[in-house]
Amino acid sequence: MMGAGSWGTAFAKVLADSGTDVVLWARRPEVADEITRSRVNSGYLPTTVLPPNLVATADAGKALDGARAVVLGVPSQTLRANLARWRSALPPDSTLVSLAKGVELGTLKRMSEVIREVAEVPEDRVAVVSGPNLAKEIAAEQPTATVIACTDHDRAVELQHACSNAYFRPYTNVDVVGCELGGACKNVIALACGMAAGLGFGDNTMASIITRGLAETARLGAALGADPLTLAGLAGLGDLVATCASPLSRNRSFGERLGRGDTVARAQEAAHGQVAEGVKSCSSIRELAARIGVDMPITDGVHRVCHEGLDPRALTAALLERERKAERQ
Ligand SMILES: NC(=O)C1=CN([C@@H]2O[C@H](COP(=O)(O)OP(=O)(O)OC[C@H]3O[C@@H](n4cnc5c(N)ncnc54)[C@H](OP(=O)(O)O)[C@@H]3O)[C@@H](O)[C@H]2O)C=CC1
Ligand SMILES: O=C(CO)COP(=O)(O)O
Repeated sequence: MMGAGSWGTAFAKVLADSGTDVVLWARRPEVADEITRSRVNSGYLPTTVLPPNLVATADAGKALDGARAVVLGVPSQTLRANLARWRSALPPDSTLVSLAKGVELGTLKRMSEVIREVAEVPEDRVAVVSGPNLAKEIAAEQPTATVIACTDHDRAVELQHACSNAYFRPYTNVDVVGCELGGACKNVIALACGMAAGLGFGDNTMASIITRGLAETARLGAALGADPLTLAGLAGLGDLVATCASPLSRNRSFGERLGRGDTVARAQEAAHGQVAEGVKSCSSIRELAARIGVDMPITDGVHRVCHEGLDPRALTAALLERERKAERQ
């Protein structure tokens, strides 16, 4: 498991609790030392005691040595550089598994595309885990489902066995594109929901943003070959609802601060170094949509708030004043 942040640590615990031995790589040696010494990663999951079949190291080579699956739990925009450093030590025929929910700035690539490019592996060696998976709830062993997407069904099933336990239920899917787009786009929509909450709006507004957010995600998905039913499933609607509704979501919390009048810099400080992927992905997703002629007004508006200084209140007005249209258009 490469990455000992919130989700990397929680997913490592899921694997270990499913009977899979895990070596967890932490970027900072003090994090690995703390886990080894006290079984806790206090910076990310201070109340979670990690099981004994999970060992931590700051030596990437040790973490990768002999791994059947290499799970990548670093932020999207850092995946390319991290993976390039690990490339020569990736075990032959291991499955490369992405936990990251984002679209790369500049290249506009999904994480599985970045992995294939950097590691020079075929698409059937790359899998994606995506669903309504707030790390803190899972670390507390609250019941949760997720999706493991891989074009090689057998690899997906192997991973499914490796991370199934009494509180975590993974489903397989062959639609990698749909799962990745669902995960990346919902972060941006959660920023918009947070802004609405910060402005004092209630559940009608939330439901409207979630539903229209799903509509624009589905338009993008359709244009890029995703199965529409994937976006109606756990990696689409499921994750969208969890992230948009939860005070535990970093994206929603970030948006809420913007809605209350904080600057992007102040919201960033309040995140204490944890990643709110939508702040960067709103720009890459917007550009991707523009490139293929897909209309994504909420994503475009979130980009304008985060990067062009638009006031969230002005975004509300701009969305409501758009040209009237049919719901399914
Ligand atoms: N948290 C959640 O509930 C969920 C998160 N995800 C996704 O998983 C991915 C990882 O998220 P999460 O674990 O929460 O992120 P965090 O911000 O909690 O942790 C990021 C981890 O990546 C490490 N890292 C390695 N290289 C870098 C770098 N160059 N810059 C910054 N961090 C680096 C960090 O090390 P260090 O501690 O030294 O900074 C840290 O261990 C994201 O794409 C996120 O969207 C998906 C589902 C649930
Ligand atoms: O992806 C997540 C839940 O599925 C976590 O969302 P945040 O990154 O907004 O905390």
